[in-house]
Amino acid sequence: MNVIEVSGLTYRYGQFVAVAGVDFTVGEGEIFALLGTNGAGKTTTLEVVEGFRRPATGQVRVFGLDPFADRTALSARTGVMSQQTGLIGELTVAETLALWRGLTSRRDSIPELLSTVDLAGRSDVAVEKLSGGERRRLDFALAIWGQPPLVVLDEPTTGLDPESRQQLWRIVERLKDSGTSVLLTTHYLEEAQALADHVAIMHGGSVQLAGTLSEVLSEQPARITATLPPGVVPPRLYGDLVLDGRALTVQTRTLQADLYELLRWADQAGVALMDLNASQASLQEIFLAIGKE
Ligand SMILES: Nc1ncnc2c1ncn2[C@@H]1O[C@H](COP(=O)(O)OP(=O)(O)OP(=O)(O)O)[C@@H](O)[C@H]1O
Repeated sequence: MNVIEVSGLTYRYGQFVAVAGVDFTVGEGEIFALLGTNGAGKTTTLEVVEGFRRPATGQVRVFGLDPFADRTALSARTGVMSQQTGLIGELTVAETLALWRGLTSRRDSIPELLSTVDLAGRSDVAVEKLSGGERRRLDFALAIWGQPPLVVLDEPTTGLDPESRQQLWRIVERLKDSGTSVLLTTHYLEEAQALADHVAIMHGGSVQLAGTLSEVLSEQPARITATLPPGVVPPRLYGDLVLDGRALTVQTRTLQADLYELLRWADQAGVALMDLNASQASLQEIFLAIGKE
């Protein structure tokens, strides 16, 4: 069953079309990453899904409900982490969570959650005295409070150090393993590549490319690189083979077959291929190609 269904979503700020006909679905227990250039319309899309904005046209359903009309009903089942923190500076971390406990129908243990987000030692510290990364982790704790079946995270790892980012990824993966669906935006493409089952890349208000991670990655050719011994010329087997001095590069959509041919030739010719590397295109290359269009 799909937890989120978005079809033909359009959103305007006055005359400006920020989201122009976006379609996507997020299944149960799936991590879906919405990626895109600055101003692509990701936050606006998330805010429509969260029920804070009413679409100009199109249909959005979350657990089969209209998020704008049924926001109260959905808030019990949806944890949200926005880009801007809505925390009260004077309250301590523990008081913030206690306040939250009174506002939501979901149940959780404050000490356990603080330990999950690595804030156990900071529970008596006022929010205004937390570092930026600690505040983000507190925001994240509120979003996952009581383990809702859907969590929506807008750039959750911006401002976190690499260790905290990886820790947050592990928590997101654990949530997924227990059946929670996660819709997130991120500017860290390696994060999407590590976490997401499905990705959609937005640009100028539209989704330019979407699919499973492997479908999206297969949009760009894979690459084989190696350094050849001096004076060795490879066979002209490949359409996209480039030899720059001793540096060999092959762009290919048939990575396995081309790699096999190259290795077979090297073996038969007794050629040692140095620095041999074969890899799929990265999300970053695909992202940059879309941004240039
Ligand atoms: N309140 C607003 N009023 C007018 N225009 C807005 C408003 N909020 C956003 N926009 C515009 O709508 C477009 C989409 O903004 P949005 O914040 O959804 O993009 P984004 O993909 O989340 O960007 P970023 O990656 O920079 O956070 C941008 O051009 C932005 O300037």
